[in-house]
Amino acid sequence: MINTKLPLLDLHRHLDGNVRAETILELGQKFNMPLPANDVDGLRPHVQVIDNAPNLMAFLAKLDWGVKVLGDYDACHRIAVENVEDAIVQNMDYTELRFSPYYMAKTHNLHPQGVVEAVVDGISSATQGQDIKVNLIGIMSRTFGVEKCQHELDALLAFKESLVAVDLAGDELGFPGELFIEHFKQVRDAYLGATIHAGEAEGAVSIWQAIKELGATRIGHGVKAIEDPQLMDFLRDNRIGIESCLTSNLQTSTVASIEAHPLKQFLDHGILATINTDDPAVQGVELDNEFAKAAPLAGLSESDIQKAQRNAVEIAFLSDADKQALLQKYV
Ligand SMILES: O=c1[nH]cnc2c1ncn2[C@@H]1O[C@H](CO)[C@@H](O)[C@H]1O
Ligand SMILES: [Zn+2]
Repeated sequence: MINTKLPLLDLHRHLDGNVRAETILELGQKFNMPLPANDVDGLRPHVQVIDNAPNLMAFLAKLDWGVKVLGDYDACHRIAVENVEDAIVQNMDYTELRFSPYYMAKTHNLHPQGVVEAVVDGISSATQGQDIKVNLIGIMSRTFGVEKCQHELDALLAFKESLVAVDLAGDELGFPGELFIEHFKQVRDAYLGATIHAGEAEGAVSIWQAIKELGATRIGHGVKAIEDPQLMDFLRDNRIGIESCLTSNLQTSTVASIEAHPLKQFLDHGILATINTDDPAVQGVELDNEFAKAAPLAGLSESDIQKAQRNAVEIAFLSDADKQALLQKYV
């Protein structure tokens, strides 16, 4: 269960993996796009994981309709606003929403920079006067290759003041981290944080590479760290954060069952591991489910869950003053 005496954070949450089925339907109609179904129930199996996917790429295909219907910048603005609404419903104190502007721009030939602007604007208007803090992480979608990622990064860096970090997501096996060393040099030169999807489809070697060559201080998923005892020590000793996403890892067949997930071992080892969603609408589960159902199934006790909540504050891309302010809300 969520410990309500501690702040609630979701540090790994894809804004463009959290487009409501109702919104996909409405936007599809607005932009005259032929959708696979004309009602929410019919659409759901096309935009939500019903049976676990055989692998990461099959899972990721379920995100496609959510971005295909983004016919203009207003649509991008709308899904940003709805993401904040969803986070508020979950009673989050703080969340980091991540998004890939090129992935969102691609179908309708929008300008990725215009997409970033619309998302930044949507977040800032939706958080106005609300008891939630939201920061943005820019994603380079590695699936589209090195050059597209450079263009995507250019669009993100044009709004670097509105971001806290840059991430690398998508096809980890097809586009290994070695291809993105130059990109992350630019990320560091812009004084942005780096969190990278690694050790999800690929093994522990990909986590080492993300830390040593790309400068990641946090790792998305990082499931495969469990296979490398030296890496486990390194993550602990260097305070590298792990953004665990329990249900997502089951749905991508990264783990055979929630019970087999290594999160409990990460926490026991002293690694700064945390509980997060990933792509809530696509997964059909929200943050409350991850705490109330998935975490206990993964073997976490109430005190493990508390530890995960504290770790989230610790590894958040926030200043020390902002972290203190979050904790002070509960004193
Ligand atoms: O679990 C995941 N692993 C790797 N990449 C992901 C995951 N979820 C979403 N994306 C990727 O993030 C971008 C959209 O934000 C897309 O590239 C999507 O494929
Ligand atoms: Zn992710």
